Amino acid sequence: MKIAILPGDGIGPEITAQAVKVLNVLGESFELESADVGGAGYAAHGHPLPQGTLALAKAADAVLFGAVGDYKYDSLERALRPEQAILGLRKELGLFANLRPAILYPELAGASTLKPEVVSGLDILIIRELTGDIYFGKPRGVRECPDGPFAGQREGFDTMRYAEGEIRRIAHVAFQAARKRDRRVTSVDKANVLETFQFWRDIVTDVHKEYQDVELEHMYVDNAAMQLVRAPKKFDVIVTGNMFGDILSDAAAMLTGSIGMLPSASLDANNKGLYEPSHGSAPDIAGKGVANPLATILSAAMMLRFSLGKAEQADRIENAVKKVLAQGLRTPDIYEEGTTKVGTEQMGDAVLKALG
Ligand SMILES: NC(=O)C1=CN([C@@H]2O[C@H](COP(=O)(O)OP(=O)(O)OC[C@H]3O[C@@H](n4cnc5c(N)ncnc54)[C@H](O)[C@@H]3O)[C@@H](O)[C@H]2O)C=CC1
Ligand SMILES: CC(C)CC(=O)C(=O)O
Ligand SMILES: [Mg+2]
Repeated sequence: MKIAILPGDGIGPEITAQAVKVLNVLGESFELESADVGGAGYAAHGHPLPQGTLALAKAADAVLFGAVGDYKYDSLERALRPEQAILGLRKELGLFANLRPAILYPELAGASTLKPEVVSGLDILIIRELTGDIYFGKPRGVRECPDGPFAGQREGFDTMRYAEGEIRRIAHVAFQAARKRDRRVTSVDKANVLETFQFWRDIVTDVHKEYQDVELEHMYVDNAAMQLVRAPKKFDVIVTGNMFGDILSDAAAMLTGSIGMLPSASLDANNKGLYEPSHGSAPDIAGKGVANPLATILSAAMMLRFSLGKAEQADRIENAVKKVLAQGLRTPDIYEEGTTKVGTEQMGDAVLKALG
């Protein structure tokens, strides 16, 4: 089985290296092949998603992705900016379903910024639609404002849109995921203001007719943001659009102690997938050896489970992560007094040792 390794920028190479170490000692005959992506792709090949990288990702059985983005590329034209690499991969590979499980490991209850009683036992699944919405809608750009008090000035604009089929397929993913959990889905939208999301609500309600054993509630996104910090354990599965899911999953990350703990799977219709931490390239800590590699290591576990049919190996990795947390090892983002502060590599090594 072939795994494409795309480390990317900033902390991407540091954290991906730890996950690769883990994959290499599982005793499986995986073929790992790396390629440049993001700013690294632009620097080496003049494009954030070089042809060779895209071809490798398409040919592989699964992709393990680090992160892309570097402020030094922020003034490039948009098509050449590092972030286009991950957006392009999602679109080109048809990865419409982004699963972001937010689980609080008991040892990290004190690392969360929320009170332990609010977050302990947290286990929610955010399902974010990943290839539609305002992130991909056209037209977009900067033009002359046609009317109103600012007519004649420049205006920026994007297009929010969802096709019926796009909503239906992500709703099916959510209801089916809920059947393996607590059978509750919260569909998050902004139907009170946006046509796109009234349509979203109508279609999700219609798909729900096929899943009468699953409870469905609808919630506006502003309320959902509030409920996520007020009473996060009330959620089971949250399904939402691309932009709302992007924002809400970063908020949910803090319930787990750190965004460095939040893995993700981005799946196509056949469970082929790209696996990446939910965070970005963290330029503020890149190269310092302090980034938390656990979200990436846990993403590799999701890859083994969802795309490579190796659920036992996924369990092994997840148990090893639990063990190192129980041993008191913490990267700075999850550090509390009384625990042992370690760097990125030490954390990777500890997981390796704990694999059993
Ligand atoms: N999928 C991707 O490749 C993504 C890329 N980005 C890009 O990443 C760059 C930085 O974006 P930001 O908004 O700063 O978001 P970010 O997620 O990279 O960082 C936000 C904060 O979280 C911290 N952080 C992130 N990951 C961490 C880890 N593993 N361990 C410890 N601390 C961690 C960072 O140090 C920073 O303080 C930008 O260029 C952005 O476009 C952002 C999100 C996702
Ligand atoms: C470059 C962004 C679209 C990536 C992001 O923020 C995410 O996927 O969470
Ligand atoms: Mg994000």
